[in-house]
Amino acid sequence: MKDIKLAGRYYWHYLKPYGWPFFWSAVLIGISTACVVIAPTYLGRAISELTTYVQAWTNPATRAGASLTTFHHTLLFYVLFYFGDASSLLIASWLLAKVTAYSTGTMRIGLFRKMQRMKVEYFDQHADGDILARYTSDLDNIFNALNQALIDFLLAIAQMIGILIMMFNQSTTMAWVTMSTTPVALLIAALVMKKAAVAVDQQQTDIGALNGYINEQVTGQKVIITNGLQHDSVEGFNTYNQRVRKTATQGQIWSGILSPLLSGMSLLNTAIVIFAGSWLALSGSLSTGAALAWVVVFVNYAQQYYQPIITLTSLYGMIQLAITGARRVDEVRSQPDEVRPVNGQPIDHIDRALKIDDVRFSYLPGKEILHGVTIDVKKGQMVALVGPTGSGKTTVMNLLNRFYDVDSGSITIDGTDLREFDLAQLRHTVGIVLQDPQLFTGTIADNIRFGDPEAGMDRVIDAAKQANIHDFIESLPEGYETKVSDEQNIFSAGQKQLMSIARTILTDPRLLILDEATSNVDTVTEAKIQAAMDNVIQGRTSFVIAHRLKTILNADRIVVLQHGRIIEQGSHQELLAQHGFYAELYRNQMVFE
Ligand SMILES: Nc1ncnc2c1ncn2[C@@H]1O[C@H](COP(=O)(O)OP(=O)(O)OP(=O)(O)O)[C@@H](O)[C@H]1O
Repeated sequence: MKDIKLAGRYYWHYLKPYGWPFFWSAVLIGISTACVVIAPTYLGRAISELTTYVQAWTNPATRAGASLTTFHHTLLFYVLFYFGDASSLLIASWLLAKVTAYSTGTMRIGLFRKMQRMKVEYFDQHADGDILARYTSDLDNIFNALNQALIDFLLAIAQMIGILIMMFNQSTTMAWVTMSTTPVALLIAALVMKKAAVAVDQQQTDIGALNGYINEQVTGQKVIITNGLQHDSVEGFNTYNQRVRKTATQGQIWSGILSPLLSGMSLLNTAIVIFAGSWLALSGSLSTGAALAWVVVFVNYAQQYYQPIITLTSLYGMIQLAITGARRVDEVRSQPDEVRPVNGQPIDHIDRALKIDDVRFSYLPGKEILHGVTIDVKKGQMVALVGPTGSGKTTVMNLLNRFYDVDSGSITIDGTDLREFDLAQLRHTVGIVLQDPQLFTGTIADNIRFGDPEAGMDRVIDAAKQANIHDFIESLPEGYETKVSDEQNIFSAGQKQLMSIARTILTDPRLLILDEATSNVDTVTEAKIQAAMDNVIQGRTSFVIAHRLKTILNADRIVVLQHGRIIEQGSHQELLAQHGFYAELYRNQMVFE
């Protein structure tokens, strides 16, 4: 029920701008329904007229006066009503198709825009495949339901109202007889639909999990091949796939079983109407023609009466998917946006210092990761963060860029809390070279000027030169215009890393964060990256996370983190002299290098 309410609010939000097309569709659906429910009365009249004609014609005394004109007119009206039904339905369908196309278009762009405003936390806590499914299969389910089910749904409701009016108008007794099997039908529908709802919901969750698995396996394909785990990968896929197959089958069985069950109920209902109608008509004072017409009309109504119920229940699977889809999409839509200060203070440089003061932070409530970290960095200094895996190095970086905000303590630049700065300007002031560089579809030049699309070629080339990647780019047949795309993975990890350094250099950030930028590359590339990093660090305040200590020997300060606490800090020489954790780590690394 909560889901239905939520879906109602969701669809209302997106469909309410289309009030007029809806109004006209409703009018046309009303006309179409009126035509459908009135038409049987004309069929009844035609039969009555025909019977009167046959009776008059078979009697020699009245044969001369027998005429088929009224019968023909009645039949003509009957046909016109069905024409009215078809044409108004056609225009309503066209209007609703437009509403569907526009409203789902708005949903897609709304969801995409939302992604750009959301906290990084959401992406950290959800599998990529699951997020992707909300943009693909969930939105597709919503589109399909709006496209196919909306008109049928509205039509079924209108038909039901129309038929009830017509039946009660014709004969209250026969109307009740026609409706007599309804409670049983509704009970069957409710039981089956409850089962189907559970199965459909489970099916969506299982599809999300399958997508997550596929995404993980595609991204990690090389690791799988290297470890010879292809067989296990397929086994794992099979498990997820089997689950989807099982729940999809259950969902389809439960959703599909309803229509035949209700069709059976409809036949039973028709038989009851014929029996009761004939008995009532023949035991009354009606003429044979009128009695026959009455039965024919109600047999027609009995079939029409069940049609909306069958339609609504056959749409149930689709509607259920759309309700689940709306819930899942709305979950993303209602995520809190990043907190941006109103009238944030401008920032484009660092005058004096950056101070991390007694910072405590937890990703999840009750599980503190940083326990009172304090680091003071003067303008232009380079600070290196080292420490065992999971000690909190990346977490410190996440706070500097406001991917997350501190629980307590503060991070300030020249005495102003990061949370008070204009967020866009802050992000522009802080440049990050991530561990796993990401290139986007476009040319190499586009990728380098990613942070400043207006930058001219001279700035692009200058940044590439500083990043030691210019010569490589020039050696490519298409140089800076070489296409980069997901399908065309033609660059090495080191080349990607250098391009991403060039991208950072181009935006000229005042505070630089380099996250393990030298992992996974050969020694020649490592030297190039090191030189590029030295270039980019020049004149900038910088934080460097490096597992290879020889890349940070020149750091002004090395901060050693362990379990979210600073255990040592100082220059390389000072730390060696302390003979502590760092000195041990350094000695161990020197043995291997
Ligand atoms: N998004 C997250 N949600 C919950 N916990 C997280 C999240 N990211 C990191 N952690 C936890 O925070 C702790 C510190 O992680 P962090 O990535 O900062 O370590 P690190 O020192 O950078 O490690 P590494 O050298 O392996 O990159 C770890 O225990 C990790 O499990």
